[in-house]
Amino acid sequence: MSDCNHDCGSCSANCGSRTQEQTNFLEPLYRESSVKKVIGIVSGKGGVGKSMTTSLLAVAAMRKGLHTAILDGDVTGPSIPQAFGLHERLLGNAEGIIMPALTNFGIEVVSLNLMLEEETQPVIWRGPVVSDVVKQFWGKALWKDIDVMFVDMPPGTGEVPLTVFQSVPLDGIVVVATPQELVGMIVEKAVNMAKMMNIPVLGLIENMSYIKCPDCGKEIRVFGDSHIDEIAEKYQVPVLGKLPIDPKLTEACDNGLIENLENIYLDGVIDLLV
Ligand SMILES: Nc1ncnc2c1ncn2[C@@H]1O[C@H](COP(=O)(O)OP(=O)(O)OP(=O)(O)O)[C@@H](O)[C@H]1O
Repeated sequence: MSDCNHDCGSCSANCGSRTQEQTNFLEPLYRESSVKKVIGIVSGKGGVGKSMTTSLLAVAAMRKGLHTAILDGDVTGPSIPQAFGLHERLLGNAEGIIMPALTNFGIEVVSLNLMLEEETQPVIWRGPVVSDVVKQFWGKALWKDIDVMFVDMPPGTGEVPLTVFQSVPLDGIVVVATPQELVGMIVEKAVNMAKMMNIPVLGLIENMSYIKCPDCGKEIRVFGDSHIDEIAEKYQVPVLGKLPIDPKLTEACDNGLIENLENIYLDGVIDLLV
C-alpha cells in the first residue's frame, strides 16, 4: 500500500505487507437476528442522494418479495424516516434490544431520528460516539429473518465510515455520486477505501445525472457531461443507474411517500445486487 505506516494494529487492509494478524472488529448480531445480505450505500460526501438511493433500493427489494431492512447509519443527518413517513419512537424489548419500525409496506427501519425526543434536535456528537451508535444499530436490534439490509452509510471516507466498514459485515457497497463528484477524486477515494477493506464494489449510481425538459423531453446535463462510464471502466465495476433530477422524487421523499412512487429508475437493479 502506498500510504502504509507499518502500524498493522491501526489498519484493516489485508495487504501483502501485513505483519500482524488482522484484528476482527466485527460487531456480532443479536442471537435472534439473522441477515442474509448486507449492502452499504456509500457517498464521497453528503447531500448527493445517498438516502434517496438507499430508500429506492429498499423499495425495489421489498417489491421483489424480499424481507428488507434499512439501517440508517447516517446518524448526524438521518433522512430515511422522513422518506417513509415514519415518526413513532422505537421501542426496546425486555433485554433492551431495539425493535425496528415497520414501514407501510413492511420494510424494517432503525434510525436515530426515531429515538430523539424531538425530530428536529441536532445530533452534535463526536466520531467515536456516532460509529458506536451504528454498531449498536447492527448488534443490538432485532433483525428477524432479513433477506437484504441496506445500510445508509455515514458520508465521506473518514473515521466514522471506516469504523462502520469494520464493524458491520458488508457483502458489498454501492457508490452514489453526482456528476460533479465524478469529475473529481471523491468517488475514486470511496471505491479505493472499499477495495482496501476487501469489500466488493457492487456498482456505481449517478444521481442528478440530468433533468428532462417537461415540454420536449430533451435531457439537459445541468452539472456537465457524465464521467461515470469512464470511472466504472477504470475500476471494472458496473454502472447500476443514472437518476435524473426528478421533482417527483423530492416530493415523495418530503411527504413520506417513497413506497408509493413508481420506482422506474432502480427497478431492475436488485437482481444484480441480491
Ligand atoms: N434525483 C433526485 N431528484 C430530485 N431530488 C433529489 C434527487 N436525489 C436527491 N434528491 C433530494 O436531495 C436531497 C438530498 O438527498 P439525500 O438526503 O438522499 O442525500 P444524502 O446524500 O443522503 O445526504 P446526507 O448525506 O447529507 O444525508 C433530498 O431532499 C432529496 O429528496
